[in-house]
Amino acid sequence: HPAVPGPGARQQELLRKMGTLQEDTREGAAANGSTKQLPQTIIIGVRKGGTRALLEMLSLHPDVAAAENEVHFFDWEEHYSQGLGWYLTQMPFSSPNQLTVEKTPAYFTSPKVPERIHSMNPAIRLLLILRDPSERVLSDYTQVLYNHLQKRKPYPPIEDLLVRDGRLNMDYKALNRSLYHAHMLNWLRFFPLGHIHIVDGDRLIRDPFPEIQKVERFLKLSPQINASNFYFNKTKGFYCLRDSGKDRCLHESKGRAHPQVDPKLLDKLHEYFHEPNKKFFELVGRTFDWH
Ligand SMILES: Nc1ncnc2c1ncn2[C@@H]1O[C@H](COP(=O)(O)OS(=O)(=O)O)[C@@H](OP(=O)(O)O)[C@H]1O
Repeated sequence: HPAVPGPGARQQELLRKMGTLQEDTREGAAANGSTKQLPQTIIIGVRKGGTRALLEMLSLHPDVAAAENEVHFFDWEEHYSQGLGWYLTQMPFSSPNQLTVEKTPAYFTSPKVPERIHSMNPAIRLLLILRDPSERVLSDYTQVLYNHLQKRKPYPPIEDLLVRDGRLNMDYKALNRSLYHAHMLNWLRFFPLGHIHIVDGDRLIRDPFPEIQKVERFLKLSPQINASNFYFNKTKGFYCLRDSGKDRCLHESKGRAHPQVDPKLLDKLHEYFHEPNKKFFELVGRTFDWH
């Protein structure tokens, strides 16, 4: 018998604690003997940081089982109120040696989430992928613009959202989501810095392999992902994945062109993030190559 209870035992204890353990625990078991596990790591954001790319790239590892969809367990009341038993049902089937991971980019900027994840598992390892805050705003805008276009609804040009009375419009939500230091403070109240690995999203775009290697090390996974798993696709303008001979790029909604913004407004944006970025670098003891 192992001296330390394995992940299965810990999971059952947790579910019992939450009063959500199903009568029949075999419910989550597949015919091949694999089961579902609560995630041992979560990609918490940031929205438009490259969370899908990170999840897909990490899934190249044979010891990683990833939830396909964004689960929104800790940030949506209608999900959270259903308890960890429900959360477990959203996880992929996995074998005991695999790490389960889910990504929900909204977690990073939702103030209630850190405490909730902590109460599930205070030892959990978190992944946070960040990108130049100004670029993230443009990407965020582009996402919402496309959502509107799809529904044939109008959406204002980015200048109209960014500027009000000749100044940056602080009420524009996309700006707030790029204030990384403010959100990071919420997480550091519950988790030590060492349990949150920050992936450089700009580097992940330019050269994904080294960033993924760092994630492998952080998660104590054996080094199994190779440089040959990535190739640059000129048509897409991004790296794509090569897995046992099969090539695959991310969905067309990933890697969109961003709007052309007046250079003066762009300068304003860079200036706006200058101080918050400095605070963030101090908070995490590391700098990033942001404007
Ligand atoms: N390899 C590869 N292929 C395509 N896209 C890539 C890749 N690596 C990172 N990215 C960047 O990921 C950005 C989308 O981020 P997310 O997946 O976190 O967006 S979301 O919050 O889930 O909507 C997406 O943002 P946009 O460029 O604005 O589309 C990409 O820049």
